[in-house]
Amino acid sequence: MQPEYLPFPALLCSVLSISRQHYEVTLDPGRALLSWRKLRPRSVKGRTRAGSVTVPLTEIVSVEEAEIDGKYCNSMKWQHMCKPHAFTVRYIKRMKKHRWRCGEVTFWCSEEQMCCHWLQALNDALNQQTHRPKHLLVYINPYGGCKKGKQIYEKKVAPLFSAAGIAADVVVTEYANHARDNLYDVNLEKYDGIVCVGGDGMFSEVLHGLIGRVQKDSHIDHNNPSACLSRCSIRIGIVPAGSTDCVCYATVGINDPVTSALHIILGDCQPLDVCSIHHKKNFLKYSVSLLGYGFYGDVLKGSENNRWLGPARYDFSGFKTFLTHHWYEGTVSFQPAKWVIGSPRDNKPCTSGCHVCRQSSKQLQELQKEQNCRFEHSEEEWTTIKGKFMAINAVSLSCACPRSPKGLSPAAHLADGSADLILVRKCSRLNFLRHLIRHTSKKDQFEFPFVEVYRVKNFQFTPKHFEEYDTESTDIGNVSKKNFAQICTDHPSCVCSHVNSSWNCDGETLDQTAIEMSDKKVKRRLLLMT
Ligand SMILES: Nc1ncnc2c1ncn2[C@@H]1O[C@H](COP(=O)(O)OP(=O)(O)OP(=O)(O)O)[C@@H](O)[C@H]1O
Ligand SMILES: CCCCCCCCCCCCC/C=C/[C@@H](O)[C@H](CO)NC(=O)CCCCC
Ligand SMILES: [Ca+2]
Repeated sequence: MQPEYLPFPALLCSVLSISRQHYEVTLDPGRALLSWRKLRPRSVKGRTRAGSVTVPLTEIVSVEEAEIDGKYCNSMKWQHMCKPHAFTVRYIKRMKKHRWRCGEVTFWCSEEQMCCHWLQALNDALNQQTHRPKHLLVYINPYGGCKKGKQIYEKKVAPLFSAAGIAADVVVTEYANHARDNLYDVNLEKYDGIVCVGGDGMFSEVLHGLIGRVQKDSHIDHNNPSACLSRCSIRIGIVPAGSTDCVCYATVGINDPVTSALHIILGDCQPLDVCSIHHKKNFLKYSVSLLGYGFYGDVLKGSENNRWLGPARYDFSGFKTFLTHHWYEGTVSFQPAKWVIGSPRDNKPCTSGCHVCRQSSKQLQELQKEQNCRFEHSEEEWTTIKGKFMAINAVSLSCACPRSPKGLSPAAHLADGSADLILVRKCSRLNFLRHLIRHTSKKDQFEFPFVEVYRVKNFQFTPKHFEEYDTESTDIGNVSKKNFAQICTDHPSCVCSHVNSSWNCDGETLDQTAIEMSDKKVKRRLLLMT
């Protein structure tokens, strides 16, 4: 029976078989849908229409001619035909809690010509998905998380990439910063995207390599805090294989390698805020998730020498840090992000295609055009807060992760050009514990008198000790800042409880404590938040 079709883009409708059952299969290019529904035998009257499956063409992973094995042919009584014809479609199956799986269905055709027609029509539809990557550069960190990066990639991701016709050049890193350094030499034009198989630290490495390379190529000095960084067009994909994986979790909604691989195959994309951190005009680091001083800085510091514990190192260190209950004195000053239309407590989490991000970015661009790059050091009001803090956290995204499904700042936006600054002032152990536990429940973790949160464009922090002994302003010469911190610790007579914490920047410790952070650019990435 000839397929019934109308002038191209043809609506294609045929009766095909799926494991011995007849189905009416329809390809509707106009609505960009592929659907199939079981045909009930005539005799069964009045039954409700059998379940039918509908897949958007944008969610078809691959289409290929099906291999036909001998035994199947015999069992299918195809003898009266020269050769059966079938094609297999792989597509996205959405499961619970943002998890995706790759569904697969094989359609059997009665004639070869019909099979070729379907293959042609479906491949034409796939070829129109022009934003899908074809050639990827993959960095695998065999060392992060549970040290299963390689197995995760080989068993769960590579088969999907090859099914989708994606060529991947794989680099298994041999030392820390191998991926970052490699990105300065590699020929980026060859690739549609870079994939990092690892945790947040691995993503941070690739991010630094890519941004550093692009600024070097465009002769921009990232030491200049107000430099407008040039945009990176290439996208970064994450296959989660780390301990926190908060960048992946906060964008995709889950830290599952197959889900992330499928998002990468579809070419989904999510812009992302990146903050730069400087110390007196010297560039230190970029940050996309958490820049934390105090509690999270100490948790990270305490976890570094327990890497053999894998992800549990953070829980062990978190418990120890909680018991020590240190607080730190210093001065925080910041400029509010005036262009944003959201606020950290509006309970409007960032979602795919987020309206708040889009609107805020538009208003940010208008503001920047108005003030044409004076924007960076516009002297509009700085708010200054001196005090004793348990934690100072600046987050560019929610920092949702398996430990805290809603994150440090649940309503932080991925691409609104701002960061949420959370100040947790000195409080009792019990109150601090209540605040922490709120991160794992639905209750509002900001609902405490000792917690303040602001949506900022930038901020600065100076620990108490550096205010008094700042080498520039005193005649003590070149004694390094660290020594004064040391002097303080060595002399028990000193009143401050503990000198300084360290900054946790996306899971790596910064060696400076007095810093300036500013929200820089919106970067493109290969992953979509669901
Ligand atoms: N081959 C390697 N050997 C040693 N260290 C490496 C290697 N490759 C990468 N690294 C470093 O390991 C650090 C940790 O990796 P990663 O962040 O992926 O895992 P993690 O810290 O367990 O996860 P998370 O950051 O999500 O908590 C990164 O800072 C990275 O620079
Ligand atoms: C008694 C119950 C208390 C429950 C407390 C739950 C609070 C969890 C908040 C989790 C915040 C994660 C912020 C993510 C930061 C990442 O860039 C960084 C690198 O991956 N991870 C850590 O620093 C690891 C940080 C780990 C902190 C525990
Ligand atoms: Ca942000």
